[in-house]
Amino acid sequence: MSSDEDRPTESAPTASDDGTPPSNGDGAVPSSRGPRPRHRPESIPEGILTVEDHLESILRGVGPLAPYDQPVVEALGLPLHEDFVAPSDLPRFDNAAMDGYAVKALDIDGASEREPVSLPVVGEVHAGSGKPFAISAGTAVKIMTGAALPRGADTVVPFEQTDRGNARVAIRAALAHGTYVRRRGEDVAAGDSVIPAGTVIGPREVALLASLGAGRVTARPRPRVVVLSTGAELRTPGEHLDHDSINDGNSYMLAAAVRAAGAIAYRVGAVSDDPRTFRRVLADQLVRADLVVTSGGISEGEKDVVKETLSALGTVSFPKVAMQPGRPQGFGRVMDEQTPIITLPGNPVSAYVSFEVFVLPAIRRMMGLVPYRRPMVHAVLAADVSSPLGKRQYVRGYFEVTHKGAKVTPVGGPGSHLLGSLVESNALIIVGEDETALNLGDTVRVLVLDRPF
Ligand SMILES: Nc1nc2c(c(=O)[nH]1)N[C@H]1C(S)=C(S)[C@@H](COP(=O)(O)OP(=O)(O)OC[C@H]3O[C@@H](n4cnc5c(N)ncnc54)[C@H](O)[C@@H]3O)O[C@H]1N2
Ligand code: MOO
Repeated sequence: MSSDEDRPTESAPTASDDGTPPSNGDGAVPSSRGPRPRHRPESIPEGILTVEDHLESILRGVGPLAPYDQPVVEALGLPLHEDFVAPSDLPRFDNAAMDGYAVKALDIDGASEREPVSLPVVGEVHAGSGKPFAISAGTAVKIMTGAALPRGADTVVPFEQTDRGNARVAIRAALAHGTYVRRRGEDVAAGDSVIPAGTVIGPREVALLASLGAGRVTARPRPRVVVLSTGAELRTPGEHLDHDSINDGNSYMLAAAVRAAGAIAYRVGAVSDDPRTFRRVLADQLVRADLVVTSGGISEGEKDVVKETLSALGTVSFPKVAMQPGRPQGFGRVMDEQTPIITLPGNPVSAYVSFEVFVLPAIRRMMGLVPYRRPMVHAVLAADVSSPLGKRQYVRGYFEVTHKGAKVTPVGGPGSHLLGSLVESNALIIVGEDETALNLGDTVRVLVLDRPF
């Protein structure tokens, strides 16, 4: 890992992507060269932040968590913190690739179906049988796959090419020196740098690490993310609903999104609109939070509890961001712990899109994963789309690869309460701030959701 990664607040993570070249997909990698000058679309009114402005302030405000030594399987999905150098050879010793007989190739020179070579069998070794064996010229040892090759032997004859004898064996084929022997170090040599730092640990990496004796590895921890929803109308799914109450979908959705991002979610039940209660619940939760994510209570209403409570602290700002959905946003640090908090709008689609755009990159940065932002792809648009000037629109879409190439079809309407069509979508089509329409057949920028990156 670079030293920039280790000193998050001194580095300058930049956030340019959605509006710039889709090919790089993610510009939000800290750079020792400092932030790149950013383009601000002309159509965005004064006082409104760009998506990049807000994301950059979040990325500057959350840093990679300190790495620690953890069980290798627990590190699944996390980036390896240091290059992994093989501490030993793999295979560790010469061993048999087949069940059969260990011999010297010279001794079976000329053996054939018609004229087998007969050798005395002087012993038997199994994988892990613990018997060190050596053979002398003109003898054979029965050997099973994985067993250490007896000293002096250089070749394994599979059972199928013998009469499977016990006291003596008739060998019916001449094999070249080294046949069916897995050589010490032929796979990995001790001292080889086999997995570079930053590699995301998956089952294949776990196989190699464990096989080289690494039961634990150094990786950053999964961030613990406390998810809190606010609103007097909210009820836990399954609870009685009054005429004007609704199920709290957002805290469940956000907890699921946190988990899908590889972090640990602590979902707190919905908190009412009382500032004192909100403050108390928040304070109680900080002990287990690396990051807090809230939904609701941040727009212009008279009961916008998150904005009201946190504005008073002075360490959280509530900008309007030039995007739709997701215009009201908030970010800062709270209480003595100075825990980062990202406050999302309550409309469910707004909360979901805002998670994708702001929270996912923050979580990835905390885990040490790059790129922070989901890479964009190009696809051909299957229907016209219109969009308000001055906002980056994230249009729900269905992405597929057909025999003609990548295609994306807009799904449902733009309302940020429309969860039914959100479920029908698997992608977000990006309409730039300066664009008011995209047309059928245009090549457009798309975030394909749910894909690992
Ligand atoms: N006068 C203005 N009103 C609104 C503005 C504005 O600029 N001026 N912005 C609108 C936009 S855009 C959004 S987005 C919302 C954001 O409002 P809040 O973050 O304060 O969210 P709430 O008012 O608490 O809730 C909005 C909406 O979402 C429902 N909701 C909230 N939490 C949940 C949940 N956990 N599960 C399911 N649904 C939830 C809530 O019942 C409301 O219907 O403000 C607009 N208004
Ligand atoms: O910005 Mo709100 O998030 O459009 O519904």
